[in-house]
Amino acid sequence: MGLLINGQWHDQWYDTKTNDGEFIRHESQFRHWIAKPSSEKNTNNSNADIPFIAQAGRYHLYASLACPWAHRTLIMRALKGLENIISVDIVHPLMQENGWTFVNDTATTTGDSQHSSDFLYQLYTHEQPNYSGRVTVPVLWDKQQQRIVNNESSEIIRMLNNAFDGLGATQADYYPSALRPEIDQLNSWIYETVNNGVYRAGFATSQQAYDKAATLLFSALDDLEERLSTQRYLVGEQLTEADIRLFTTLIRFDPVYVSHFKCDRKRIADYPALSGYVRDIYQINGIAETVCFDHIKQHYFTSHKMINPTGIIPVGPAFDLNAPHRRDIL
Ligand SMILES: N[C@@H](CCC(=O)N[C@@H](CS)C(=O)NCC(=O)O)C(=O)O
Repeated sequence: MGLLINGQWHDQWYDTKTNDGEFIRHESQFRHWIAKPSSEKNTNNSNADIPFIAQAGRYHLYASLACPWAHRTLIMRALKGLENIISVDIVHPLMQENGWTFVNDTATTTGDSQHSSDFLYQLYTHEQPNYSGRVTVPVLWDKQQQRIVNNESSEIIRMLNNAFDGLGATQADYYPSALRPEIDQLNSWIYETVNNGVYRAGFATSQQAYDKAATLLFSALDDLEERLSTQRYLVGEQLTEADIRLFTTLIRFDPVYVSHFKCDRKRIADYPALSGYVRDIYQINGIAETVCFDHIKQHYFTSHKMINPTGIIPVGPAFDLNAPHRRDIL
């Protein structure tokens, strides 16, 4: 675990001392946007002027099967049928002194097919030789210009949702205009309390910081349980990006966050609506293939030596994500 400072790699754990033991997530720094190709010919709006234009085969996703943020992008890629349009590499689940690596020693890792790099941070220094900051997945890479487009999952999924629609993507909209205000509101609340909330609990280094995060987290889960008891998805009957973003945290909750991040007031298994909701989404075509508990458990329990110095991976829990969810009656 580390970061780049002026382009140099430093093996360094998160600094929580300056924030009374609170973990504060850094903003992602590469925020370019892929535009849909313009269909208008002979106008000033020529595609040639647009730095990142949607094209089949031009973009590449660097992801981790362990990471909930990267997992969002893999789900969106699958739901939108972009497998032949956007290529993917999967980093090794162990993230230790060199950060994410391209060690390729199992059937579920790929190495770096684009540059044969050893470490993810090499892509960051390729883009910006004096980069300072965390080196995170996911990363959306432009193979044509050999540069990073974006390393913020919430924005990558928005691009995947519609930029490639004229290029063979599946016609489905997970961020429909009419639902945007509600989706945005849910996203920011769920990000604060749940998506980032589990990390704020798990990486806290003071009791006070942990208590604050855990209280907010379980209060949000209680509210979500109530909401999802009467409706199938977060904004009603239609799966949206808000569900994808919540799902990737919930599916990691019982196997990892309960013990590793001390989020143990309740398990998702103790919430009937939330556990049915997780099974419902897991059973959507294409999603189960994006879930890899082997990477998830290996990554958390062996990468965070501060939290789990022995690196021992717990055996459980046993659960059946293919059991009936019965949420279609809602
Ligand atoms: N806001 C980013 C967060 C990405 C992120 O923090 N990814 C984690 C993996 S779960 C990471 O790569 N962490 C490495 C680090 O913080 O050094 C996003 O949503 O894409």
